[in-house]
Amino acid sequence: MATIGKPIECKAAVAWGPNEHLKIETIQVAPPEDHEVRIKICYTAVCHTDAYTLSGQDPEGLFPVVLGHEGSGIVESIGKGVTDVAIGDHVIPLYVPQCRECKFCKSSKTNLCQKIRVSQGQGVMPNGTSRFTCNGKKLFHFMGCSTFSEYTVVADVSITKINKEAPLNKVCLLGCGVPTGYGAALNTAKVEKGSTCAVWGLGAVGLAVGWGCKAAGASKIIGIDINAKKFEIAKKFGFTDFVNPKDYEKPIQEVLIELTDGGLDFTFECIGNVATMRAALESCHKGWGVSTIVGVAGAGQEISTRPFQLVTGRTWKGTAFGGWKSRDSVPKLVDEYLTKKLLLDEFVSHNLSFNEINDAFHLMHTGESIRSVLTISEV
Ligand SMILES: NC(=O)c1ccc[n+]([C@@H]2O[C@H](COP(=O)([O-])OP(=O)(O)OC[C@H]3O[C@@H](n4cnc5c(N)ncnc54)[C@H](O)[C@@H]3O)[C@@H](O)[C@H]2O)c1
Ligand SMILES: N[C@@H](CCC(=O)N[C@@H](CSCO)C(=O)NCC(=O)O)C(=O)O
Ligand SMILES: [Zn+2]
Ligand SMILES: [Zn+2]
Repeated sequence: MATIGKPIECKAAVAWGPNEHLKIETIQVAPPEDHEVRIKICYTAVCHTDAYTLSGQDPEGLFPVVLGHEGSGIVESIGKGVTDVAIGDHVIPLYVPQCRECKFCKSSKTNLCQKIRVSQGQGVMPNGTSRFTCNGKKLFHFMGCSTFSEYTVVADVSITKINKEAPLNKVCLLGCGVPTGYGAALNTAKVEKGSTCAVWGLGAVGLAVGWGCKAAGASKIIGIDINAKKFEIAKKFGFTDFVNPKDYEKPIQEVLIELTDGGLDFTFECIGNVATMRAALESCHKGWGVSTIVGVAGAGQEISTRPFQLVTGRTWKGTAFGGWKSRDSVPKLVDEYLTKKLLLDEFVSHNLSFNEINDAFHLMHTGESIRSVLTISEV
């Protein structure tokens, strides 16, 4: 291929500063170095975490940056030492890598590979440099993925090859929101058959939690949102009951404890709001209720509750990427989608062009979208 070993000039949506609209720019993407892979991105969705970092609330947020971490694409070229993917493979970039060598990868207790976590948080490749420039200025990478670009470069531990039969405009969602919610229920909380569950926030992440609770055989799955338009949509994902906190004067935990004879077996916070994190914990049943934090809270925010809540048997947990060991699990989730065990199409509320990327952020902020999928390059 003519581009191998050479920089590629292409379009990317650049975030020049916090709260600024993304700007479609011509950028240069350097060739992959050792243990790196250059990908032609075909589709990307927008996750709330992209908006969170763009808002300036992310303590690790750096600018100028190429955001995006829910994408799919095709390998354009590989650096020395790359063995697991080849040119032409269909792939999903992974913001939680899996090196299979570090202490975290070797433990069955976590999916949080730490091999490249420091450089990833610094917005650079593992060797400390960026592959992106725009008019001679360095751009930062984001979450090891940077999918808001026609081409990106990722570490070889941050990518997985998937079945070529899978539609890339749907399986891009397996880069973040859907596995996160589905795994929060199945891997982190380990929802039990017949249990009662409640989910705060019915965006893609919360809806995927509902699907995971249903898969685990929960008997009641309550969806909680201040946007009542989400309730009808949520029925498709297994939710059985709905509560809008705006309809009540008293604290929502009191409402839920009354509705569920003492509280829920499992609760999930999928908003990123420390007040709802507290409500979710305090809505758990005394003695055994488990609350899982999925939402990402802004810089400086802290959670609180009376320690008595934990003394009396409630457990507070958290999850990143739903606890999935990424390279092992994402190809299996693709197969679950292809065999119709896992929903993906139902999460796609809008299909937009790359030029409409700022509209995708607007649709998320106004609560009109579940996931907007942007076409970056035709397959
Ligand atoms: N832990 C992880 O690995 C992980 C992965 C993906 C996303 N996230 C985080 O999960 C959260 C959800 O992401 P998303 O993409 O689904 O977001 P989203 O914006 O699509 O959905 C959020 C939902 O929360 C609702 N909401 C907002 N404030 C509320 C309140 N006070 N009470 C009840 N409902 C409220 C909104 O109406 C909306 O339906 C974000 O914080 C995101 O950063 C975490
Ligand atoms: N950078 C932030 C934290 C952001 C955060 O918590 N990210 C989640 C994924 S959100 C995906 O949409 C995550 O995986 N965290 C684990 C990790 O980043 O290692 C901060 O500094 O507070
Ligand atoms: Zn995300
Ligand atoms: Zn590792």
